[in-house]
Amino acid sequence: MLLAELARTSAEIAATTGRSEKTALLARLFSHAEPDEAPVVVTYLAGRLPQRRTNLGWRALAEPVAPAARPTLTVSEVDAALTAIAAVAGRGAVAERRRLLHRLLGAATAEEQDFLVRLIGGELRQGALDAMAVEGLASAVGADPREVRRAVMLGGSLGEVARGALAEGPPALAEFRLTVGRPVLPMLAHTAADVAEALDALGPAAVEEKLDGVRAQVHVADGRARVFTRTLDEITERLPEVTRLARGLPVGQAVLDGEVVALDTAGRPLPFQDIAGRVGTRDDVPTAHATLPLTAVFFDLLSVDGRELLEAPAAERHRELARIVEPPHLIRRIEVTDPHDARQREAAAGFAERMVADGREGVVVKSLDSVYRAGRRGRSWLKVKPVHTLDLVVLAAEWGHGRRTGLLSNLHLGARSADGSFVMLGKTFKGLTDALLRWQTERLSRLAVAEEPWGVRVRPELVVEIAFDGVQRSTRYPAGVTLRFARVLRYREDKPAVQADTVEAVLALRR
Ligand SMILES: Nc1ncnc2c1ncn2[C@@H]1O[C@H](COP(=O)(O)OP(=O)(O)OP(=O)(O)O)[C@@H](O)[C@H]1O
Repeated sequence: MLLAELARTSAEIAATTGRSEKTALLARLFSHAEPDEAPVVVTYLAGRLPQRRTNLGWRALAEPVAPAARPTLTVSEVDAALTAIAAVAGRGAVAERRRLLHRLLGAATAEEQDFLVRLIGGELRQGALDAMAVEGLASAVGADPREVRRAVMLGGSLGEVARGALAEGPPALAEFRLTVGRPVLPMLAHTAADVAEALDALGPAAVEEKLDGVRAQVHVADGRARVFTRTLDEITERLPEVTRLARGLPVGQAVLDGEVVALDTAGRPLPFQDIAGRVGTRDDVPTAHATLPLTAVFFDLLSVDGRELLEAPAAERHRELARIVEPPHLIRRIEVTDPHDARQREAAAGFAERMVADGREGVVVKSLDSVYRAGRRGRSWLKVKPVHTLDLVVLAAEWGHGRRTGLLSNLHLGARSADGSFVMLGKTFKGLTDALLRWQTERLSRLAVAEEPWGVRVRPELVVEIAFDGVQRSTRYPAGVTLRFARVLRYREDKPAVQADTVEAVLALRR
């Protein structure tokens, strides 16, 4: 497929408001794509790059290059060029990347250049496109959208599902099953104010300790174990203790869901900061305890010895899990079989309090009869935490003063809005350790898209977890609110910007 067709369709989608028109445009695009191009087409449509990072700075992107007169570039050629650029390293890398970029841009028409610069610069992100892309693909191959959705959930990516469906038609969709060794997106949770509210919403439920570690999906088969993060990155090599534990489980094959944590000798979880460096998926977040032993605590079981459990009720999945995993590797929980029973409610609230007093982040309340919704933020898991936090995206950073001269310090924080853009909510330089300041300076410099007298504007990619005391009205910021006493807790390298908290979520916290 020519890049020109993709660029044009992308612009048409952005200019159209109707959902069915957008879906029709996507269907047309898919029907023209070669199966092997589909993963790249899907990624570009969402405004992302398969290479994730090209290390091209805004300077190189801003330089004018003479355009080609006619479109000849194919999507595959662009992908190969960006792979080559991302692989450049060592001395003279900046100049070499620039040379390769200019060669690519020189082969593009003016319209394609505009698309490429915005794609590489991270300005093309379009929110909420995934659901429409699923429908567009379904219509292009003549399949039921629900079948496509199920395949994406189990196959892990729309791109791979599109490749299969375009090559072989709808029968390819049925081949996406939960397979050991192929991770699925984890189920996510909503928030409830307290345990009572969660029980009222869910009915019969389990109240589980909420550990503050790193989500891990562990696949075991034939005496081997592999570990994946919530973004499906493989981190097996980093966690020999977890793979040893998983290999020792009394099963031939299993897929387990849990949290990787560090426990002290009394079995209490250590703070997240202590383990981040061991499991950080991309750049390592600085940590003082890089050699801390880690372990996994499991809370769900997705399949065991060839039996898929995704559709089984939570209570049954837990029963099966408890058969193969023992404390301290089994999540601590209590069940509330009758949420109207005052004694049970009290026991649940008491359990949550004890867990927090004992160093847990809070609890997760889970409906006992819910299925496992891979990749969904289901209403059947509700997290209850005593401290409010938001995951926001860094939009810009200001140069520090005094001791912080030369370091990027004050962060401009944005929440996600429905159209995929980010709305600034305020700034903070609180809570940043020296190590984090150095780390963020390095990282944000690489994400810079524009230099300002006061600092840099960056590609909205880095997610940071912010604690705050409340949401208050403010005429200074576009959403009309700002955060009181915002402070940085940690960077969330495991969380992509599309999963950051939304403006609506922030507005809902306003009193
Ligand atoms: N018992 C548990 N059940 C489910 N998740 C748990 C449990 N204990 C800890 N977790 C962790 O809590 C996470 C969900 O709550 P958290 O507030 O950390 O959300 P988040 O990671 O900021 O955002 P998201 O809601 O997108 O996951 C899970 O992804 C998992 O890593």
